[in-house]
Amino acid sequence: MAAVTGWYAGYWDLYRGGQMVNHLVDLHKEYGPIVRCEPNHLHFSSPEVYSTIYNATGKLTKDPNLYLSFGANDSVFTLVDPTIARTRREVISPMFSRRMVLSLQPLISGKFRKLCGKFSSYADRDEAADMASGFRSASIDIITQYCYGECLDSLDVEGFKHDILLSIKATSKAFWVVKYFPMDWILTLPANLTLRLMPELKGFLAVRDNIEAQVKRYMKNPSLLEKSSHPTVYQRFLDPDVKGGIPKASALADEAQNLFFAGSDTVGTTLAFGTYHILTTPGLQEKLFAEICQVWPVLEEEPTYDQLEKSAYLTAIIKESLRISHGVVTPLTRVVPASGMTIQDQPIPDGTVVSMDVPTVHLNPNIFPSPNTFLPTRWLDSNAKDLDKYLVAFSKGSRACIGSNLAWAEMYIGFAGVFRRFEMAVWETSKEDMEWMDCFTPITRGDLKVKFKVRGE
Ligand code: HEM
Repeated sequence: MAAVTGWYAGYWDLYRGGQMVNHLVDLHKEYGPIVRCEPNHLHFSSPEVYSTIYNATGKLTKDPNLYLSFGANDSVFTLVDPTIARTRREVISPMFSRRMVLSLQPLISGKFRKLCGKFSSYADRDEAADMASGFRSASIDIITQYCYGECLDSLDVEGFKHDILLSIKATSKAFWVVKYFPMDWILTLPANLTLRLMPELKGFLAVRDNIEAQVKRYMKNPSLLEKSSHPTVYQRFLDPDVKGGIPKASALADEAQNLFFAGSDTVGTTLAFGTYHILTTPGLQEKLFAEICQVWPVLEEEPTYDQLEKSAYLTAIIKESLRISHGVVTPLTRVVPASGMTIQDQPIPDGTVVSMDVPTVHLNPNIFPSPNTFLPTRWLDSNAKDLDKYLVAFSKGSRACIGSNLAWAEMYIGFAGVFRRFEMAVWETSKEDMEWMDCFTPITRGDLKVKFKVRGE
């Protein structure tokens, strides 16, 4: 059936709520390591294939059917043409180098300290906080301050419920709708009709309006950008000597929109899944606290990011959190080039769409035994080095995540800050609440609620 019509996958995604990626597991069990999941789309399940599809040669291009559905086609993330994408990527990638991220430590630590201050007040009131929204607020405040020089200050909003964060969540939940009815097409409808058909897009339209107004302001008056203490994304793109020429206003808005989404949800989700597993696996919280105290013995003397990186156990916790939360769960579709290619000894004709999804690799029991168990020590075993190539949360190759250095820094500083300061317990959150749906990133069915007790020295 899947070979005949794309609506087979549509049924699992639209009607069953982002479940095609999970259904693929059953299809592979029945039909083997190569499955035709849509008429022109082959999905692979052998982890060795991952680096054939996602690699530095950039021969396979991003699939327009997926990437043009986000309604922001002119950005590093969505550009399908590899040459144009590379030029655009080169403009902003220096902003996300390790050196740049090291210099960002005060900004990152400051936002996570502020988040911990908010958690302290929850502790005082003996109330549970929505932990994932708290982490997302810290991440979006970091990305907006750093990339645009204008912090969203979402940490100041009661309950971590900033309108824009709520919009991002609502829009993500509409992901499978925009996958089948691309956003560009939806946006050609009159706004009131769009909102009547899909009220969850209200927030998205508000985010977009907000960003377009910001871009207009900066393009009209670039001197406004000089206020920032570091070069922002806009400064890099509006530099008269920028490679590839200054992008159009709509392209700047597309870049901003995608960085908003890419830079907040992903980090917040990984920290939240990790926290849930640490708190629900006996002994892990105390072990992590003891390990963090080794590099951070005196509470008032926060360690630097590179000191935190020396904690092998904290590193293992982060890797395991990335493994169990996957980063992005949708199969990232790529198009086979004109020359065709061979994958798993099978000749694949040009124009065929091919993909793998991250959970297929991260939950492979031959690579990660007991794959559904949160087991940070697997990253400390003698063969752990061999596992690194199977940690693909940031994808691989020329279109891998541009923000991974920033994400690692946020995860070290975020986990260390929270687990050093608080003893925590999951509150009224079931295993079912933590089940995820494919919304490009994994969005849980319920919220992760946590209660806090402030630790003494
Ligand atoms: C734990 C955190 C993160 C995870 C797991 C993650 C994961 C990923 C993955 C899997 C991709 C490839 C997507 C694809 O091929 O379609 C990607 C691309 C991208 N990410 Fe991230 N990401 C994270 C954080 C960030 C941050 C903080 C930023 C902000 C700067 C960012 C910006 C981007 C951009 C711009 C791309 C597009 C790159 C391209 O297509 O050339 N990500 N990310």
